[in-house]
Amino acid sequence: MILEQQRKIDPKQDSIMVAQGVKRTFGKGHNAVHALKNVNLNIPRGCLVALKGRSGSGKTTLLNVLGTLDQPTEGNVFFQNNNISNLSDKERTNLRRKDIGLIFQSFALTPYMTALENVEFALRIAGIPSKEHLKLAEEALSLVGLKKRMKHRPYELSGGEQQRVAIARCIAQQPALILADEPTAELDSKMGFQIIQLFKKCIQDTGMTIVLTTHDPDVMELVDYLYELEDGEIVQSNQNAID
Ligand SMILES: Nc1ncnc2c1ncn2[C@@H]1O[C@H](COP(=O)(O)OP(=O)(O)OP(=O)(O)O)[C@@H](O)[C@H]1O
Repeated sequence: MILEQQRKIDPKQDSIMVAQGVKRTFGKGHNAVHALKNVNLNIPRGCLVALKGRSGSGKTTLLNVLGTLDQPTEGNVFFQNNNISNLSDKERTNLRRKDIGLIFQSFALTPYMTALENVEFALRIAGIPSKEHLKLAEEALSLVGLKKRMKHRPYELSGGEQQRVAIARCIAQQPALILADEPTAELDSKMGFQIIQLFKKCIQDTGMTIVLTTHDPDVMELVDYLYELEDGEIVQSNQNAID
């Protein structure tokens, strides 16, 4: 067991992402909510990393900050050794289009597009050459077990199937880093296990890094690193490969 807060974090070591002294406060004065109090985090490149913690501990807030959907009140986030805490809106959008993939439960699919078109559209936005769209989209949808449902629109799919389209949409682009908020929450345990295995395969094949939040002890067993958030701080980190 390694206590992350005792470790000196060097943004130059082979970490794809480093958070240093990250705070995020919502509101002011008496109504202020200190969602992140002092987060120091080191995401090793090419690993599957899980964030766990009770409801309200700050997991989604942290993913939002790491994924540049939100900015820290204080502190810095480095992605591939570049400080991304104070980028312009345009720079943040570009980063999310190409380098950091997000799988968030609230990220709705485009309702009038089929599963296949949703994935192809994301590839177009990411600037991937159009001749590759169909093949990449079909491959990604097959990988998440939706080969037979590619021509269906979101409203014709279950919550878990929609979640898998969102996962396919993200992995098809092969970003360097994927941040996923409870990607297995809508899935039964068998499908959840398959998605984690799929994430591991993507990591093995492409060297990408995946950070997810979870409440599922089975998922925690399968990841390379596990961080625990409590009341806006990382209280524990655990490297499964070593322990
Ligand atoms: N926009 C906001 N304005 C005010 N408070 C917020 C806002 N977003 C989050 N919070 C608060 O910040 C704290 C952390 O919330 P967060 O959603 O990050 O927790 P979580 O660990 O992801 O919880 P869950 O497991 O229930 O999704 C909570 O107390 C929450 O109420």
